[in-house]
Amino acid sequence: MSLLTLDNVTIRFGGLTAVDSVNLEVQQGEILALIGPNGAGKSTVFNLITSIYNPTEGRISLDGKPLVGIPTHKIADMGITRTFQAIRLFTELSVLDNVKIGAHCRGKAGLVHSFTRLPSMKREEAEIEEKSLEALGFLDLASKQDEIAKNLSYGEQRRLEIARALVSKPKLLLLDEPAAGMNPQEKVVLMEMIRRIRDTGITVFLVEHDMKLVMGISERIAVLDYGKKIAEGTPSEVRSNKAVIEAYLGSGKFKSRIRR
Ligand SMILES: Nc1ncnc2c1ncn2[C@@H]1O[C@H](COP(=O)(O)OP(=O)(O)OP(=O)(O)O)[C@@H](O)[C@H]1O
Repeated sequence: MSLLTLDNVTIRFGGLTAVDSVNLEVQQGEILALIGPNGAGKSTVFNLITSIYNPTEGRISLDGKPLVGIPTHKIADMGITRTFQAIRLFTELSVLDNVKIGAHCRGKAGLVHSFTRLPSMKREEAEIEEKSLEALGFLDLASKQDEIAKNLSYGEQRRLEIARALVSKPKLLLLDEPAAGMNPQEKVVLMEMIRRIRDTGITVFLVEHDMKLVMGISERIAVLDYGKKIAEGTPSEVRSNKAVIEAYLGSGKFKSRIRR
């Protein structure tokens, strides 16, 4: 069953068509990767799904409900959360507070009201703390809850961002280059985490340049080039797709990366 549907989605920035008539379905419960050369339009697709941009043309829907026009801050309420290419943490706050902030942004009480001491706010605060600890546990960060975020290793900081995105139990998790800057050991841990997340029923849609990771965890892969979808299929189908190999580099570099 299709959870997220992009129907003929296009966005133009002046004379540049960054995403060009893209049709894509993300199936419930799968791990789907979106790959493509630098500037192909991958992050723009995520920005369209999360209403940071409105498409010039086309429709996007989640569970059949239109997303276009929904304000960005309401997208999480619809069941979509994301991480960003560059880590966005409150580096001076504790690990736990970083996750709680993610939950507060969605809670009825809101961040400001949470500082008041009404009983209903206290109850919500306690619930948020519980959910935040659960999300940290899931990402193997429970023992780090009181650490200051900036003291975590790079891989742990990336996992903390995922914990923050998970705290509201989304239907769809968007991961934008989750392995960027990670060492090989951290990538192995990350792959395991992504599988674990999917196994809870959360659909995972990721943009990633690390081909070993993409080929290792994705059930399906879609490929963008100059904003157009040029291929879609299983890792082995994409790996041997001529258009993909040609589009990616025009040099041997991608060939060797994609065929590993
Ligand atoms: N707000 C914007 N205004 C103008 N051009 C933009 C805007 N956002 C993205 N672009 C352009 O759209 C194209 C696609 O960018 P995008 O960041 O989506 O690519 P990408 O595939 O994610 O690249 P990378 O792998 O390098 O992160 C690029 O040419 C980029 O410069």
